[in-house]
Amino acid sequence: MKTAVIVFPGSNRDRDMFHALELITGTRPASVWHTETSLPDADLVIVPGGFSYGDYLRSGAIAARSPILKELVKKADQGVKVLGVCNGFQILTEAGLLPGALMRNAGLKFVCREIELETVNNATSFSNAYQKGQVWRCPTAHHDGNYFADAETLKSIEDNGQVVFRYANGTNPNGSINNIAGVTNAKGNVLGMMPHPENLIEDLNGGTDGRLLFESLLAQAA
Ligand SMILES: NC(=O)CC[C@H](N)C(=O)O
Repeated sequence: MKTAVIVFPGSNRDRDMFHALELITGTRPASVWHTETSLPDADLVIVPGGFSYGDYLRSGAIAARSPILKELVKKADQGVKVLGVCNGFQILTEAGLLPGALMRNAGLKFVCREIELETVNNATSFSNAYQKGQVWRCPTAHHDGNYFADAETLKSIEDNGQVVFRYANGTNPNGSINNIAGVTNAKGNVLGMMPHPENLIEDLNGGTDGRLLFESLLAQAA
C-alpha cells in the first residue's frame, strides 16, 4: 500500500505516523510539504496531528487554505482514501472534506489521556478489521476536540453510518456531541478522528489496539 503524509509548519505527529505506516505497510510513506501543489500516487493520504501554523485563527483553519489542500480535495473527490488524525481532523473539517466542526474542549483545558473508543461502524475502509461494537484503547491529546454538527447534519451522518468511532464508557474527553470521535464523508473515503491510533501500535508503547485501523486499510489495498 502506497501512502503519503502531508507536513505543515507545526505538525508534530508526522514522525509517529511515518513510523506506524512503515511498520505496518512495510513501505516508507512519501513526505509532502504543505507548499507542494501535487501529491504522489498513493492509496492513502494522511493529514497528521499537531499544531499547524501554531493553531492561529482556529485549529486547522490556515492549513486548510495551504496549496497542497487543493490537490488533496481533488484526490479525495477521485476516491483516494484520506485519513486526518487530531489536527488532521480539524484541517479536513475546515477544508469542507468532512461535516461538522471541532470546537474548544468543553472543559476548556488541553486533555492528554487514554480514552476508550467503540467501533460503531466496521463496514468502512478504515474500520473493517475491528468487530462491530469492539471497544479499544486509544491515546488523545488536544484542546479543540469537541465535535459539533447542527441537528440536520447530525441526523444525516448518524443515518448514513458516517459515525465510525464513539468515545465509550464515559471517557468522552471533550464534550463531543453524541460521543462522536471519528466520522467519514458521505462517500466513505475520508475519515477524521481526534484520538491517535498511530500511538498504540506496539507492545513496547503499551499496546496494539490502534493497529487494526491501519490493517483495515491494508486489507482494502490488497
Ligand atoms: N495532537 C494534536 O494534533 C493537537 C490538535 C490541536 N492542535 C489541538 O490541540 O486541538
